[in-house]
Amino acid sequence: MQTINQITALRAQISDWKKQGLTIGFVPTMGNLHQGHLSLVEAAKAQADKIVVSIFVNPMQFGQNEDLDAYPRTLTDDSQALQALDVDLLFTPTPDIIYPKGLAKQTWVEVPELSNLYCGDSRPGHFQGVTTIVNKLFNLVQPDVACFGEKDFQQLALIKIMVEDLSIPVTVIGVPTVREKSGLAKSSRNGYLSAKEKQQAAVIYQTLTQLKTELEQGNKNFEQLSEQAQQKVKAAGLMPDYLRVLNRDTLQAATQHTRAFVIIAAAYLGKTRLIDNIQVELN
Ligand SMILES: Nc1ncnc2c1ncn2[C@@H]1O[C@H](COP(=O)(O)OP(=O)(O)OP(=O)(O)O)[C@@H](O)[C@H]1O
Ligand SMILES: CC(C)(CO)[C@@H](O)C(=O)[O-]
Ligand code: BAL
Repeated sequence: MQTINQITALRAQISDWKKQGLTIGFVPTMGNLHQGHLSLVEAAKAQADKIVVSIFVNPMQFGQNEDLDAYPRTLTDDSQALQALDVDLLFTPTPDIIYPKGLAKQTWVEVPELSNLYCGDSRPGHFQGVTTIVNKLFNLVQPDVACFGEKDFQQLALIKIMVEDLSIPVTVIGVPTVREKSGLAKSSRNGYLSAKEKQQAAVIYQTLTQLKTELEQGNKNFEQLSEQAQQKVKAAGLMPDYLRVLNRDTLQAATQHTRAFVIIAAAYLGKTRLIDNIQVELN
């Protein structure tokens, strides 16, 4: 596996592969890799000849009071895990390589409406940071296929819209969420939690699972279901941020006619913000 942190060297390798007619699969990450990330790499390997993974803790997608400095950076372990999976290229740029003029002078990409809902409402500017960096990384890596986790369901939806609207020649693949035995979605931010808190945090997925059963049984009182679910999350000692029953394909509020749902949730456990979601399809 080559590790590259300069744009010129990255472009040279990509161009070489393109000349040979090889396809490129890409997995963008912020590092501190866990089984969820590795499942994205496996999905990419099934689709492309050469695999590129990026590790970049993107300052543009963090709010001023968020955990940019505390975010776990574990490059040595990450590199070993990727090597074991036969990844071809690890791209590890620094912020000054990506944003040489600083963030203030950066051009940005935005998917307007959906960027400011749900997670975007709680984290102003976050999704502008995500779509901008993903666009830039796509321009650098020029992947045929790129894999993203369904855990970040709104992010995945935004990237699909951006790719379609801007005619970016990449196929975006969503990969199912990898979970702990308790049901807790694997996430780098779980590292901020004690063992006891991880057990507590499993309430998010338990609640989503119960809500899924209610929808499958025909309960369409979405507001009430959402309120009850947030009370359960609260009773377990978390502070719910939002819990919404949405149309899976539009990410707008579900209606009485919706057949395919996604229930998305975010909650704080202490200072740690956790997100999860579950899909429900009615026959
Ligand atoms: N449990 C998971 N299962 C599948 N994919 C995941 C999982 N967790 C993260 N991913 C995906 O990995 C990619 C990189 O995500 P990122 O590096 O932010 O990891 P993370 O664990 O989600 O971190 P964070 O704690 O910041 O949310 C994203 O496409 C994300 O959706
Ligand atoms: C897609 C991403 C790597 C962009 O920084 C990030 O938002 C993430 O890790 O999900
Ligand atoms: N996995 C989403 C990246 C973030 O929370 O900034």
